Amino acid sequence: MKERLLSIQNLSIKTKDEQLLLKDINLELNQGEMVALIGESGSGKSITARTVQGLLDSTMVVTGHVFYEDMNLLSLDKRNHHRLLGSEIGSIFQDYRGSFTPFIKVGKQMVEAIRSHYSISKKEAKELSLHVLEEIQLDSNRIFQSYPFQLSGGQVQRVAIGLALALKPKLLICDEITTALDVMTAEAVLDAIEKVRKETRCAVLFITHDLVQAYKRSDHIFVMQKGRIVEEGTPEQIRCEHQHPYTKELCSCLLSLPGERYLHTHQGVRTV
Ligand SMILES: Nc1ncnc2c1ncn2[C@@H]1O[C@H](COP(=O)(O)OP(=O)(O)OP(=O)(O)O)[C@@H](O)[C@H]1O
Repeated sequence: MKERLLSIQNLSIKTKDEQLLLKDINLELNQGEMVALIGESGSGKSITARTVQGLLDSTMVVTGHVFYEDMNLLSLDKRNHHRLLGSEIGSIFQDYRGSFTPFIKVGKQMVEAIRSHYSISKKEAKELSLHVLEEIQLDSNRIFQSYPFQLSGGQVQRVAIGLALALKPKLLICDEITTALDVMTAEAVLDAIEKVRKETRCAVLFITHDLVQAYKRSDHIFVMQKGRIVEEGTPEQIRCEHQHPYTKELCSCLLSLPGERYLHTHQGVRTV
């Protein structure tokens, strides 16, 4: 039976001067599922994620419900909400700057972060850190011993991803995590997330501009435009049976996958 982990119901958000940012968002995510949120820039993907993370600007007017397990996150105070971050709700952002203190070695910071969530020894935390660094194809020993300023931007981002995975969250929010990575590295990172998802049955909310990745990797896709969800469905439904003009436009940019031919017909789009 599917176990619901996250349920966003009729979520609407306005700024204090009444600008509508989100309107009636409904989205569900079960344990072990990967759900993609795609849509144009400014459509409200990150705001939706930030609501779940408790990172919204406090002046925003929020209505609706956001249940994580049986907790309504919108009625939690900030302190209790932030306590969920890390080992319950993990986050990987596109902007990884500020994830690490520049003049403390990466390994020390990883070990401390892991031990702030789990009561394990330093040796165990180090082994876990090296393991996740290897999973995302970093030279684990070297990276562990390095200071963040000695690493490239992409390496620091991957360490941040490794750390989020090491905390084994039940829900992992990935916001545009591959934008700054080269194609091979992006694939390796997404493979590592996939592996953790299979091992731990964590749910993943995968925010991306990359329709191909959403199509390949997710169980369900939500399409956002101008603060609303305009369409949702399985990757196949979104690709081949879409109804909304915006989804149609998005899909028209989708190149055929290897071994497929991509046809526009009077009934919509078909792969052959
Ligand atoms: N702190 C804020 N105060 C007011 N408006 C905001 C704030 N943060 C975001 N917005 C607005 O909310 C809307 C949705 O922004 P959001 O960051 O969720 O978009 P997005 O879909 O994630 O875009 P992108 O793909 O470019 O990251 C935008 O119009 C944005 O300008």
